[in-house]
Amino acid sequence: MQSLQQKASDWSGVDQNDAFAIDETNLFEKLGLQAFINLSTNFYNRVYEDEEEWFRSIFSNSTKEDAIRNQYEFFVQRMGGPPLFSQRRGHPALIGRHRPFPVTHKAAERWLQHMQQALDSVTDIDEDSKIKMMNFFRHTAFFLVAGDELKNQNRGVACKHAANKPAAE
Ligand code: HEM
Repeated sequence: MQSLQQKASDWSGVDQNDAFAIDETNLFEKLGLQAFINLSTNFYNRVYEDEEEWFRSIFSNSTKEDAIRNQYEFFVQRMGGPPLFSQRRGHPALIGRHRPFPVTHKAAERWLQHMQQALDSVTDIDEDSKIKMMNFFRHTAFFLVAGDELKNQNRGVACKHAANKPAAE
């Protein structure tokens, strides 16, 4: 069976080595905290103003301010900075944290479209870092899609107590 990482590479078109090229340089030291805050603010401004209601509504249980902070603290931590995310929220466990949300192929593409536009419009991230970040985001987005499909498969497996129950519902 294909691993989640393999599925992520296949579906995203991003090789694992390219996805983790973010670890070759310390992007936090290179870019500084404000660049991450600007990126996440720009990204979530787009998400919360998305004309596509189906996508916007995925985020409706969080305030924009919380979502921005959660995201940039994770990015800072993952890209060489202090462990801001784990200090406040615990282990990232991204698949588990996305469990309540429909992380479909379509949702991943929309998420990535907003992130690409956010990266295109921030001025304090150099081109090389943008490419590295986008490869990591793309691979991770489809890693989450693979995790989401696993969740849906598990839901389909009836537990033994359901065996004698009528199918109609
Ligand atoms: C693939 C499409 C994606 C969808 C639909 C999605 C959806 C969401 C939603 C609805 C939240 C809750 C907002 C909040 O309260 O923080 C969230 C949180 C988060 N997402 Fe995603 N996400 C996606 C991709 C990603 C990717 C690619 C990453 C990392 C590269 C990521 C990292 C995070 C993090 C760190 C949080 C905060 C979790 C927490 O603090 O509990 N997400 N996401």
